[in-house]
Amino acid sequence: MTTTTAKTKKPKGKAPGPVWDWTAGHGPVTGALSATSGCLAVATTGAATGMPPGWALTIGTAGAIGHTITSLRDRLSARTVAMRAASWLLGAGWTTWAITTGPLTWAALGSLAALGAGIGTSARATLLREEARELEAIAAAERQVARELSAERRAIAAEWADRIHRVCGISVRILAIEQWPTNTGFTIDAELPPGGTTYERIAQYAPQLSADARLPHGCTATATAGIDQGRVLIDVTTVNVLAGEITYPTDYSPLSLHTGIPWGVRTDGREVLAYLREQCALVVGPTGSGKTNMAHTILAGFARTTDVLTWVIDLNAGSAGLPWVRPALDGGGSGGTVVRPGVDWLAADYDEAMLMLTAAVRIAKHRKTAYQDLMTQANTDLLPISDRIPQIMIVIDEGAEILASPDRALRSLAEKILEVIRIARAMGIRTVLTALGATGSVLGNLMIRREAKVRVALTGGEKEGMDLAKQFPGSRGLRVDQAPYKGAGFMATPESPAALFKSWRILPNQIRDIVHTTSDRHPTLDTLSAKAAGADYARRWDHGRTAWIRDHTPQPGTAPAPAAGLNLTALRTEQQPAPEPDDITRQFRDIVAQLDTPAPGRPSTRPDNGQGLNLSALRNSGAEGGEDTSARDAVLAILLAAGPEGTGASAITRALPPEHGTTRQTIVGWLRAWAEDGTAVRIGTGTKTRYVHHRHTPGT
Ligand SMILES: Nc1ncnc2c1ncn2[C@@H]1O[C@H](COP(=O)(O)OP(=O)(O)OP(=O)(O)O)[C@@H](O)[C@H]1O
Repeated sequence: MTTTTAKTKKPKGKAPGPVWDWTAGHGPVTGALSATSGCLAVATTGAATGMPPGWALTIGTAGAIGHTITSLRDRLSARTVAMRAASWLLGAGWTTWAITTGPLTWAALGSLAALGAGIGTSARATLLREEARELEAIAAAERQVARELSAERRAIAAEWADRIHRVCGISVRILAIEQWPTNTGFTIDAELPPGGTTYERIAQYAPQLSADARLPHGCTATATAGIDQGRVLIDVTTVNVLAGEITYPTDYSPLSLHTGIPWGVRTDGREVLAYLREQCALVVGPTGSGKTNMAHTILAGFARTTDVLTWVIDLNAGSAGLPWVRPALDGGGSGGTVVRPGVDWLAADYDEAMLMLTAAVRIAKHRKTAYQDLMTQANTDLLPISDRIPQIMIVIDEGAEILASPDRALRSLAEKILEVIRIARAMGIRTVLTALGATGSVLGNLMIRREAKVRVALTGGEKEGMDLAKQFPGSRGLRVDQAPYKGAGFMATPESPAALFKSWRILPNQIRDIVHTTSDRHPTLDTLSAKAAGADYARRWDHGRTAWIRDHTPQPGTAPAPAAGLNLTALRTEQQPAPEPDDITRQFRDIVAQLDTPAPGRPSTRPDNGQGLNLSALRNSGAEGGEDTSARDAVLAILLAAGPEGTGASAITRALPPEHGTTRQTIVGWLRAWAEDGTAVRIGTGTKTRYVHHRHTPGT
């Protein structure tokens, strides 16, 4: 029995003081105390009641035998076993003697005290020895594992030094072998022989080395530069992770353009990061290779960032961007919050794409002059990208085919794309082009070759038109048949040489989750850029320009389309009818109202003239139905009637006649628009937000 001081909070109603732990074992002191007090108690009772002295000896002998058995079972040392048995026998001997001669004499008590001290001291010594023995046993086991491991490593080192000599004719000295934590291969760190041998000499023999090592299909031995030019690192994959499906990680934590955006995994399980502050990207993949899926994982990465605005051009009916817009249309998030689309602008046809690219050129040119002071202060010639001045990433699905098109209209679009690539690097506008093939018209273009060094080739088993040497110049030993799986291929960035990689699989429900999770994280376009982009940008979600999205929304009663990645509405419960076109129009306006509203705590970056959202302009444009106009007039009337005190969205919703059927969200959108165009003044924040009609504001 030992005592411990309870450190945890005292339970109510319990007395203070030490807590007795009745289950604790004996230490040397308490063990000796327990033994001697037990002997004294038995001897005193035995002497008083005339107990036969032989009984104590019998009990002591039984105790010694029992303790010996349990100690042996616990694999304790012989010394501990002997000490415990001797304690029992000595205690029993003293008790027998004390019953015969009387326990309460100075001789008996003195000898018992001496016995207790002896037991305590030897118990402590054996305990320490037992602990040391246990530690030594653990260390010996660890040494054994290490010996086996290093024996395995030595065997690998010897085997590969021999193989490199046989296959490449180079004698290397292997310095270390690192087994990957994923157990899918290992890395060899080797010293190249003197005389100017470079790592490329080994890299060019990658297929031969893989064959000689009898690696499974899809596994490679890739040589890359080591810590200095006299060293080489050889990554040897022994398990093919490319064949299976790896789903997009469910960790949607915020990312930044500056810290890299993960696009997939290497064969050793490490994520490959794309650094796109200055680079453009090119993703090549024939049909069915997983290119659309990869485009979605790229959009997922951008959606997670706090400093990127994503613009998407997909002339194939906008399908690449639709799943990122639809969750915003399908309804609000939890608590009725407005969900912002996962992309900031979606162009599905030539005209919209032209507006987008022209706006991008205007922004790039304006940023160059408007941010001169900022760049001087920061002592940089690259615009400092942040959540206040976001980078614009223009993702152009099958953009390389636009560049190669002989069509006159597409040629003018291609010129704009090339102009953006050419002039906007420093000003924070970059592109991600996808392509069906790495054709000469794409890689033959110097601009693309120079600016788009983040490159992906999804092979999907297709060999035709896959010229890896052109797409990854300088990389040797890359063969299409190393990655004949969907979503698998090669990826290279300036930071990470071309090597096998697998893109994550992402499905519509995950896209929807990401849109919801990242809704309040997206930056807003900085005031100066928004001014330069003008009305084309501010009205990007206008009814007329987004009507095509409604066409993709199933009407009530129609069967949902097959799960082609676009039918996110089908994810809602069946009883819930699909929104009527008017509802969609309204919802979109609400989204737009929120889109250009900075997140709480972030200073406004909106243009002073409210170009980012000019819903009141719609009133005169005739773009809306009469019902909406009358509802808005009614809301305006309520606002006017509220006088200098003003009123809030909830109060207006309650006051508005129900026949208008206008939601609170719609009213919030109108109020925000009026606050921006000067019709009303916003007072307070959060739940205390009120709006006062401008006629009731001071000085009017
Ligand atoms: N990363 C991946 N992991 C596993 N399977 C994948 C992956 N990406 C795509 N696939 C599979 O490949 C199929 C085709 O993918 P996807 O539609 O993205 O190809 P694509 O190259 O865009 O083809 P298309 O141009 O014909 O649309 C998917 O339905 C899926 O089964």
